[in-house]
Amino acid sequence: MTKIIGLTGGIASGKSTVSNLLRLSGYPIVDADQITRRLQAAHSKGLEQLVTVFGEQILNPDQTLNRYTLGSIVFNDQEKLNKLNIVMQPLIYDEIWRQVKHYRKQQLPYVILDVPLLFEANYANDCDLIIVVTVDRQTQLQRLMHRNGYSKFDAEQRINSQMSLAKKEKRADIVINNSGNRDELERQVANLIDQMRHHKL
Ligand SMILES: CC(C)(COP(=O)(O)OP(=O)(O)OC[C@H]1O[C@@H](n2cnc3c(N)ncnc32)[C@H](O)[C@@H]1O)[C@@H](O)C(=O)NCCC(=O)NCCS
Ligand SMILES: Nc1ncnc2c1ncn2[C@@H]1O[C@H](COP(=O)(O)OP(=O)(O)OP(=O)(O)O)[C@@H](O)[C@H]1O
Repeated sequence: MTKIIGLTGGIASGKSTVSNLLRLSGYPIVDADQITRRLQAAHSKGLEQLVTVFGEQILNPDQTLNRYTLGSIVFNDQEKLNKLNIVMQPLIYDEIWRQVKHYRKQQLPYVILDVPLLFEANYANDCDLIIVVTVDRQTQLQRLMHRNGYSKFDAEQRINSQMSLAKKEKRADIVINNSGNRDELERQVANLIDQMRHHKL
């Protein structure tokens, strides 16, 4: 039976870095951020629904989604964030489980769900094991500002709109601490992969 491993964390905590390492070792990843981007592609039904809710202000001149603008609208207004979730979550949910089904059919030992909102959007109960990638707040802030070119205000707004990492850690089976350098992260992931290879998870 295919075991479902949930991989989550906070914004810029290092989920994608961890999932890329797992992918490189051959494990199948269901990537919610990638799925979301596909569902919001230019002229898609998802994007059309978002424009109906938030207006044309969320579009770039070439009709693609302006992610920064939409983020700025929803990440300081819970009501607007709820509206975004009402449009996107059902679409994301269907595609995530379609992909899981596909991997289950192949009878692979593990499938990894890389889902930022694993707890908030109720995927946790369907996981056999949950990994949370955590990071101290200062490092998270610095990495987010650096990666996205955000001001401190933009970065804090986005971090503060999420469930706290402390709360997520409490619900984890395994915590990967990514406050250190890349080597330290890779060592923790190598240890995880070793356990998966020996079917210890
Ligand atoms: C608002 C959007 C356009 C901002 O895009 P942007 O490129 O700036 O950020 P990106 O998508 O890379 O997300 C960065 C991080 O923000 C956090 N985040 C994203 N969506 C949400 C949300 N609905 N609620 C809380 N946090 C969120 C996650 O930690 C995520 O990893 C985008 O995040 C979006 O469309 N979100 C809704 C879809 C969703 O819920 N995605 C999460 C997958 S379960
Ligand atoms: N140990 C580390 N040392 C230095 N930089 C790191 C480390 N781990 C990750 N990073 C960098 O921090 C940033 C955030 O990492 P990553 O994109 O993997 O996070 P994420 O949790 O997937 O973020 P998001 O949820 O916002 O998509 C990236 O620019 C990444 O290259």
